[in-house]
Amino acid sequence: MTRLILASQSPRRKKLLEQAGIPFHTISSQVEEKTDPTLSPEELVVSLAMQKAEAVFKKNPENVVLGSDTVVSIDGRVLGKPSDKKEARDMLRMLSGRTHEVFTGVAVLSGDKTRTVCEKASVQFYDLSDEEIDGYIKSGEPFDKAGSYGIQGLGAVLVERISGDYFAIVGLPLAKTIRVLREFDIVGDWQA
Ligand SMILES: Cc1cn([C@H]2C[C@H](O)[C@@H](COP(=O)(O)OP(=O)(O)OP(=O)(O)O)O2)c(=O)[nH]c1=O
Repeated sequence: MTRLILASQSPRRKKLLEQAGIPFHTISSQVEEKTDPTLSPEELVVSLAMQKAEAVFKKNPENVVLGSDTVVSIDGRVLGKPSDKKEARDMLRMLSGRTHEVFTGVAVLSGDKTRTVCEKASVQFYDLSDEEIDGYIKSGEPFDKAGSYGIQGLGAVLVERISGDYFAIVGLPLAKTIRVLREFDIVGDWQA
């Protein structure tokens, strides 16, 4: 078994860490995500990332554990994953023709150290017609994603431009995460 555990069930996060050549294995945190409405989006994603990392670390105290969380923010509202079609439609209507922020928090824990980081990106959406929104929802893509879209999939056609770290939108700010992991002596195959 490798020393680093990714506390996530997200196939995207797994793929991104693999892309960076980091050896790790995955254990899903299964935490019930506790959200506190008084927190800013930055504080919220860091707190949820910590909850996920801590849940897995408790059972694996010899390991280094990485947890992460992503939310979308617009007009002072935080959007997580939609619970049904209606919620997905409401979210996509809200994002249509406007710029929103995506925040991803990362928490890394070991026996003697804790580090947290947050990365933000801005995403400008094209104007979306109701037909386009309904067609996109039919693809099934929105349901396991914050803000009801996936920029790395079919959702790419909704996006006019982005500013910031693309990988923070997909769920793991890769370069920043790698720099944190180096503090825990976790390096990629290519660096070893
Ligand atoms: C905005 C956006 C979000 N997302 C995803 C990233 C996250 O996986 C998801 C937000 O849900 P999260 O609760 O951050 O993560 P998760 O439930 O998928 O996985 P885990 O908690 O086990 O780590 O939305 C995309 O894949 N593409 C996008 O463009």
